[in-house]
Amino acid sequence: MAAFASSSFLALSKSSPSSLSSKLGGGGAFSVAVSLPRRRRPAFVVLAVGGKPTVLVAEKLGEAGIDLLKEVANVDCSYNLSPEELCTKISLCDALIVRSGTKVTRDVFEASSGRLKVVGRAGVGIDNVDLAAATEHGCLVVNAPTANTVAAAEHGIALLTAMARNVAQADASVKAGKWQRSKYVGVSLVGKTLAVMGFGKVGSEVARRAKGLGMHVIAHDPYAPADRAHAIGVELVSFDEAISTADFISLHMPLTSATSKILNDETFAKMKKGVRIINVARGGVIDEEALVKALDAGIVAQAALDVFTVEPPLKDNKLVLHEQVIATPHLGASTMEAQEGVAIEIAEAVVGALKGELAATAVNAPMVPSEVLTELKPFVKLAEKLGRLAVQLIAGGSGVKSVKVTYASARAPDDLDTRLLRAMITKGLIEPISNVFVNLVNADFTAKQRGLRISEERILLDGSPESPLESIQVQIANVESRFASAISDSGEIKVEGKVKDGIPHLTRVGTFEVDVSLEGSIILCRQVDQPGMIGKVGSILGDENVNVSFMSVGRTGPRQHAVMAIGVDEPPSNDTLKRIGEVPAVEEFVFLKL
Ligand SMILES: NC(=O)c1ccc[n+]([C@@H]2O[C@H](COP(=O)([O-])OP(=O)(O)OC[C@H]3O[C@@H](n4cnc5c(N)ncnc54)[C@H](O)[C@@H]3O)[C@@H](O)[C@H]2O)c1
Ligand SMILES: O=C(O)[C@H](O)COP(=O)(O)O
Repeated sequence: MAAFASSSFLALSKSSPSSLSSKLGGGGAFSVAVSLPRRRRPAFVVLAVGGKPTVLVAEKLGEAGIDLLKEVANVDCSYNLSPEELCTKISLCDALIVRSGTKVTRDVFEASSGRLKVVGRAGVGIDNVDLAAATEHGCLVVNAPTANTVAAAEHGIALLTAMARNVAQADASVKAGKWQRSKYVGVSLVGKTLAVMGFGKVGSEVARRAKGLGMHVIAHDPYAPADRAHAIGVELVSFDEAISTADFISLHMPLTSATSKILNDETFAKMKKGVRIINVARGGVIDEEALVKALDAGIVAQAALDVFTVEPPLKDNKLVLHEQVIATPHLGASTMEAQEGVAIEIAEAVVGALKGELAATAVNAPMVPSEVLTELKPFVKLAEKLGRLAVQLIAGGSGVKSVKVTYASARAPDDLDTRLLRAMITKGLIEPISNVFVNLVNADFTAKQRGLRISEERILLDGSPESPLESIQVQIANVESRFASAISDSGEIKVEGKVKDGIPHLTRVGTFEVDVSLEGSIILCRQVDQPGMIGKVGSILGDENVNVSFMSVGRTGPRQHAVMAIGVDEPPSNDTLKRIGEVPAVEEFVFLKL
């Protein structure tokens, strides 16, 4: 009599303490088992099942972007939501689009209960989005990094020139009926040194324009290539050299833990007396109290600020009220042209993500170029299915901690990006035994959180590297199997697959070579090799009208042990599986859902 490892695999995990649901060390989250076929979710991101997805646009977005969104989604434009209102609405939304004025906090992701799949930031800075929480919830974050670059650079130059010539103060004075020509004598820009702090998209455009004004431009950016700076006649220098030699300092770095309050008491003390500061980056890169002190002490002669630590700033904000400060309400990206461009850029990114495409502007997921994706597509399927098979082969015992994936390929290692494949194996390993939705965004995080270590190895094959991969092998160490024949000579559960004519196939189980296409579900059956076995099992399945899609037998030798792999289109009933187990030559079998 065969060891009966039935189709109740998924249901089993619901009640048994030694069940698979407790195997990945994830505790509570894993205890929710699924006994019915799960709704298959796309590998990358999203489309709402059964109808259009809903996109919440929480801040003003250009019409062109709204029109693009409306082609594929229900669009809810609700501005000025309180944090509570946002949390209430979000549970009904598949995507959210914001600018810098909305804080997308962990509470928002939690309130979405897994429905929110894309956050689109209509602009560059993503410091208002809790990226860690987004990643943990498998939510893709995309931004629109290019469309407002010129607008921000032009605003930086506008502030620079307006500050140097007291335009704002003089305007207010004239409007107040005064005519104070000697009070508003300015400073010239030509020949002065401008330090651009952050030589990225905006910083380099500011530098280019400042050169046109006759300024000597230096820049500090630890990550910018020197040749890009040289190409526009800018010298990259150290932080201290930049701030101590500049007449004007213009800030263009992102707000991160490393740049937070990067201008502070200590750094102001190193500056040239009478320096002028421009900030169109983020308020948080300046310690605002320290700037007030530096202005009062005359170290900083003037400041021009578009951004503030708290926006809008409080009415009694000393910087805003300071006579030597000019301020704008975060207008850097606010030109008609930039807003139109940003709206289109973010709408396209969100629509693409909702269709399950990998976004070129993803902030919290690895970029996989579309040509690589097309090539890897069948292997992505194979990877997920091998993960699903491998985890279903585990019997009770200690938790899964260690999975080894081996890729055999004629491609040089640098030419084979396995992040996507690893993510899909992780998805296959975790989803069948939990209620966690795993995608490219959260796969590594989810594996880590569950103490699941996935190591990767490559075997370099001779021959033509036309196909990216020859085979993928998944091995799970230190576990027992409910199908003993799945254990390799070295003691791990081992499954291996290939892609044949674009279709994933299972080609090895343990030490047995098989060949069954990975579609529908699979019965693995070990028996004593003898005539008539295929017919017997086939006719039991036929009795229940279960269609066999594929069948193959691998054996140790004639009349010895054989493993039969049977692909079935419909899941057989428990009775049918029981009848297969009762065939005298059958030693063990499992039914595996793909
Ligand atoms: N005021 C606005 O409306 C407005 C509009 C657009 C952009 N921004 C802000 O401007 C900033 C720059 O935007 P971008 O599009 O040029 O981004 P970017 O990513 O192209 O450039 C940022 C640059 O900062 C550099 N950097 C990172 N850490 C640094 C550090 N410690 N010191 C110096 N440089 C560092 C990076 O290497 C990068 O080159 C961002 O903060 C963005 O949010 C504001
Ligand atoms: O980071 C950005 O893109 C700018 O700060 C613009 O922000 P906004 O979209 O709120 O104008």
